[in-house]
Formats: sequence, C-alpha cells, structure tokens
Amino acid sequence: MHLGLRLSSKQLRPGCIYCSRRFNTPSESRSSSVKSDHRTATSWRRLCLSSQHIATAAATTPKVVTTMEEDADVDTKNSKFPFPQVFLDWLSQNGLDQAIYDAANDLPRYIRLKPGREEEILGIEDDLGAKLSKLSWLPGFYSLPPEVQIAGSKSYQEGKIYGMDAASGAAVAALDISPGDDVLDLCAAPGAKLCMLADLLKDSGTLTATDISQHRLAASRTMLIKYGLGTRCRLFLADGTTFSFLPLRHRPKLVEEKPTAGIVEDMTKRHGKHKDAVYVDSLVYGEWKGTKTAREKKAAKRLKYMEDALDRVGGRESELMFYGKDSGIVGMKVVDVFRSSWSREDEAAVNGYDKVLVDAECTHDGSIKHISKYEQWGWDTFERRFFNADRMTSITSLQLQLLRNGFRLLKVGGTLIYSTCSLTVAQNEDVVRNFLRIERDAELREIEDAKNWPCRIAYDSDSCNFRSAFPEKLTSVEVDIIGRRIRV
Ligand SMILES: C[S@@+](CC[C@H](N)C(=O)[O-])C[C@H]1O[C@@H](n2cnc3c(N)ncnc32)[C@H](O)[C@@H]1O
Repeated sequence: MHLGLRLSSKQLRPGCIYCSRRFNTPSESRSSSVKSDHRTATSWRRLCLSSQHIATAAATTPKVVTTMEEDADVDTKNSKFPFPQVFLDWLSQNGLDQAIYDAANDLPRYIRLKPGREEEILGIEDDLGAKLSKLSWLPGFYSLPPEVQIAGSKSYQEGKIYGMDAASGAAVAALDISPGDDVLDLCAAPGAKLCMLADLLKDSGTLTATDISQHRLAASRTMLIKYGLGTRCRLFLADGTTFSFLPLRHRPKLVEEKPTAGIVEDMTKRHGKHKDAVYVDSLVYGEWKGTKTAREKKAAKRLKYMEDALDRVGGRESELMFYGKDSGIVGMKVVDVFRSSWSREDEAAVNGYDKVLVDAECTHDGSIKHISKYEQWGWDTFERRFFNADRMTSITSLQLQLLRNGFRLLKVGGTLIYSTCSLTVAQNEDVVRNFLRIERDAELREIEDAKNWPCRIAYDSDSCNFRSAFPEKLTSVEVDIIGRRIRV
C-alpha cells in the first residue's frame, strides 16, 4: 500500500524508525507488531537537517511529505550467528531484528573509482576477476559480487580504486561539495570519506580533518599519501567536541608578528622553564616530510613541545599530524597556526567552514558485514568491544557534542551532514531532535540528491529517515544517518 502524508510539525507524533507511520502513544511505538513489521529492514536511514537563522526558520520549517510502501509482516527469526545475549537484548530494546545480519555474506561489495581512471575499467575488472556494475545514483561507485576481495588486488594497491561502501559515499555526496569550499571532517579516520572529499575538492578549497585516535588518523594520513591527495589538507589529532580551528585562509589578520609576552609567560608558568621555550617565536613550518633526519626529528620534537604547550595555553589538546603543501601551513609560525584557534565564538559564523561532516562515533550495529566478521574474531571480543559499559552510556551524549561543535564551526550559509553507522533511533533521530531543540537556528533541509537514491525518505520537522527500497542492492557495510544543516 502506498501512503501519502502531509503533516505540519505541530501534528507530529512519535514515528516509526523505518516508515512514515506515526504512533498515538509511546507504548504503541514499542509494540511487537510494529517491530515485526520491520524486522527485515537491513535499511539505511539517513537524517537530513539544516539550519537557518531563527527568523527564516519559522517560515521554512519543512512539512512532512512522504510516499512510502508499507511493509508486509515478517516472521521473527533467530540469527544464524551465536550473538551474545547482551547484544540480542540490546537489539530487541532498539527494535532491531537480529536476522538482518544473516545477509552479511550476500551483500555486494562496493568500490569507488579514483577520478581520472575511468578508461581503466576493463583492466580493473580483469584484475578483480569480476564485472563492475556502475551505480547510476552515485557517481564513481560500482558494486561487485560479495566474494570479490579488493584489498589484495593490484588496482587497490596501485591506488586506482577505493574500497568504500555506497552508504558512506552517499553521506559525502549529500554534502554537495562545490569547488573552493572549506570543508571540515570532524571524525575522519580511517579516512574513506576524507579521500572522497579531497577528490571532490580537486585543486581548490581547503580540507581540515580531526580524529581522536592517533593510529586511526595515521591511517588516514597514509591513505591521503597513497592516493596522492591531501595537498590542501590538515589533519589534527583532536577532540572533535572542542576542536576550534577555523579554515586557515579565513584566519583573521594577525596584528602581531610575534607571540605576546603573555603566551610565553603562561607557558613557562604552567610547564616550568623549558630549554626550547625560546623557539616559540622562531619555529616555522616547513614542507611536511614523512621521514626525518636526526636533525629534523629534534626539530620536530621541539615543534611538538611547542604545539602541545601552545595548545594547552588555549585550553585544548590537539596535535597537527599532517599538512599538505597547499594547506596554508607551510611558512607559518607555529604560534600563528595555533593562535587561529583562539578566535571569538562568532567568527565562525563568517569565517567558518562551508561544509562540515560529522560522521560520528557510534555502536556500528549497522555495519552488517563488519559485525559478521566476529564469527572469526570471536564473539567474546565483540562483546568486550561493543558493550563497553562506559561507551554505551556516553555514546549519544558524545554524538550530540560532536554535532554541536561541528555546527559551531559552520559558517552562516554552510551545510552540515550528520551520519552514523548505527540503525538505532537513539543515535540518529533522537540525537538530531535533541540538537534541534538546543540549536534554535538549526533546521532540517532536504537533501536534493537523495531524490534519486534508491531509498525511501521521510522528512518531518525534526528528523528524516531514509529507507532502502532495494536492500539487496544497497544494504551495506555501513548504515549512515545523515544530517544536513544550513545557516543562512
Ligand atoms: C565512524 S568512524 C569515522 C569513519 C570515517 N569518517 C571514515 O569515513 O573513514 C568514527 C570516528 O570517530 C572518532 N572519534 C571518537 N570520538 C571522537 C572525538 N571525541 N573527537 C573526534 N573523533 C572521535 C573515532 O576514533 C573514529 O575514527
């Protein structure tokens, strides 16, 4: 049955996470009949949000317009995987069907072709031993049969293809990158989306990325180098909830060439007199080099000391792990680079990023193939990693903080996409709802490109979900939820 709905935001009641159905009471939303309706939804849901100044937000609050097919009831089935009970309980509490993971081995693989390699498709097919099927709705992406191994192939090793899921690609496509954009990727590692962003920007704009995990961010750096990207990129080992560096080219003009006595004094006061403190006003970034001579290592150590010290003065922990030759860093004094983080809050509205991607840390329950791999790695390991009690209790608040900080760094007129690879309402719709309640100048916006995506979309005033119409084609290693917001 097709369902056409048009609701104003005032009429909204809690809604089903998979379809446009609205519930009369919270208990109805938890009822087993509702859950079983959607048991096989290996779906892909995306949140779309945008922001506007509050004055225009009132006039443009989106109405719900959905056209959806209702799902047939599906019998409940146990998964073929011997999941830990704690995971089964958690799935059930979140209205998710354990059987969705059974499809893991049947799901297609996806690759993204390095732009400019289109002529080499036949050779790549030969190398992979499989035919590539072009995705009509996502430029540069191809699907492959599930059994094809990508990582060991020559095409992958030579940087002609990326192993990247279509859902991840859609999250980036939704950002609608334009040449010259200043882009921030707030949870960037290991860097699949980062590379796509760099490919889309080509030789224009700037790309800034952060992640809190050093080894994962190092993997992103390796990827950028492998694929010959990153000349305009800066990678910061940083906490995305507090990161505050604006794009470099919009850095406010420095009034002083040298650090103020106050900064040096503050450093020595906090960290004791350090023999390298004198370098604070003389250290300048040269070209970034992966390997260093002993002399360069010594200089790098001093540089690291300075960065740490300067950053602590600014009250934030972050480290510059990589910068490209056209990122604006080369030739800058350390102190000046780090001073750019001490801008006034309202500067971001004018000099912030055009596009922000918040691909937030999550429970990864939507990474169907990934979860199935614990069959080899061990379900004990899965339980330990997945159900770390601290992580489970703090994840949604971390997501909200990441989203809020991403928004803080977005300029007026910019766009933000929020995505996760979780299927739960708590980590997606609820995070966005909470965010919209706090950020009064934020508003959901439709993702134009998504009209052509093979999924069904429900927009309402405080969230939107995307559901794959063709799960067998789309169900993916990663299930993303996207938020877009625009300040105008
Ligand atoms: C879903 S993964 C990102 C995947 C990545 N966007 C890609 O396409 O390859 C989430 C990332 O968030 C990072 N993370 C977790 N907490 C963070 C924080 N407070 N600040 C920044 N990054 C964080 C994790 O280290 C992890 O790499």
